[in-house]
Amino acid sequence: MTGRFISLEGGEGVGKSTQLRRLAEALRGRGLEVVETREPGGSPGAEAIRRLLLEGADERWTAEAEALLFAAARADHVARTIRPALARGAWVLCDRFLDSSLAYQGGAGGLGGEAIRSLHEVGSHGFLPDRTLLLELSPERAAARLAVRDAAGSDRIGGRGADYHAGVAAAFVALAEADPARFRRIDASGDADAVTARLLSAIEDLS
Ligand SMILES: Nc1ncnc2c1ncn2[C@@H]1O[C@H](COP(=O)(O)OP(=O)(O)OP(=O)(O)O)[C@@H](O)[C@H]1O
Ligand SMILES: Cc1cn([C@H]2C[C@H](O)[C@@H](COP(=O)(O)O)O2)c(=O)[nH]c1=O
Repeated sequence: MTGRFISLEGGEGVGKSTQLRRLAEALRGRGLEVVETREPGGSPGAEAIRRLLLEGADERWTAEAEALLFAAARADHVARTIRPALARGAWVLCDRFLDSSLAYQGGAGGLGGEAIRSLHEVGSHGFLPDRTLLLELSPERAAARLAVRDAAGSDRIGGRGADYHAGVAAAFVALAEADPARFRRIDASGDADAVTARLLSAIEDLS
């Protein structure tokens, strides 16, 4: 039996990590083996690449080098963590996946979707989630949440300007509209219980 692969996507501070933990707990309560993972990262090699990507000055990498590093990290993560877990029947919940590269590097970063999908084809043979949950929250509400969490500052990519992050949000919406079979758009406002209930209902058909 193969498991299910679910990605959580969205801009900074919309609640992905919080909801991933809650979703995992709910699914474990149903007797499923659940693997919680994230990108960039999720395998020892990909976690090392995460540090290269998220630490240092914004201009540390060219746009092209940045996209290649994300694709390399993803290739290792898919081969060493995600595929083996799915093969033994686990459900894999991933905090960000390919759609983040499409929205950040392809959309806001200007490289375009075709280039990002080509890198994903080479690195991960085009592997895609069974379901992608796009958490949507107004920039004002996300900023209010981040002001509490990131008082000490944000990472190399999170710290980019409002125009860049508006471009990311617009690209996510376009991706979801282009692939309604895989995506579900989730209202991420309100208390955490309410958001978890929306997420559970958006994966009900996968059980
Ligand atoms: N429903 C909610 N209501 C209020 N605060 C929330 C809610 N969900 C999460 N938070 C808080 O908002 C902050 C951001 O949440 P979280 O870290 O889960 O977001 P994220 O989407 O994973 O962010 P990033 O992409 O920047 O890592 C955290 O401090 C978290 O505790
Ligand atoms: C996978 C992926 C991530 N990013 C960006 C998005 C965030 O700014 C950081 C990751 O930080 P988080 O707190 O773990 O969400 O990296 C990206 O630009 N492209 C990607 O493919």
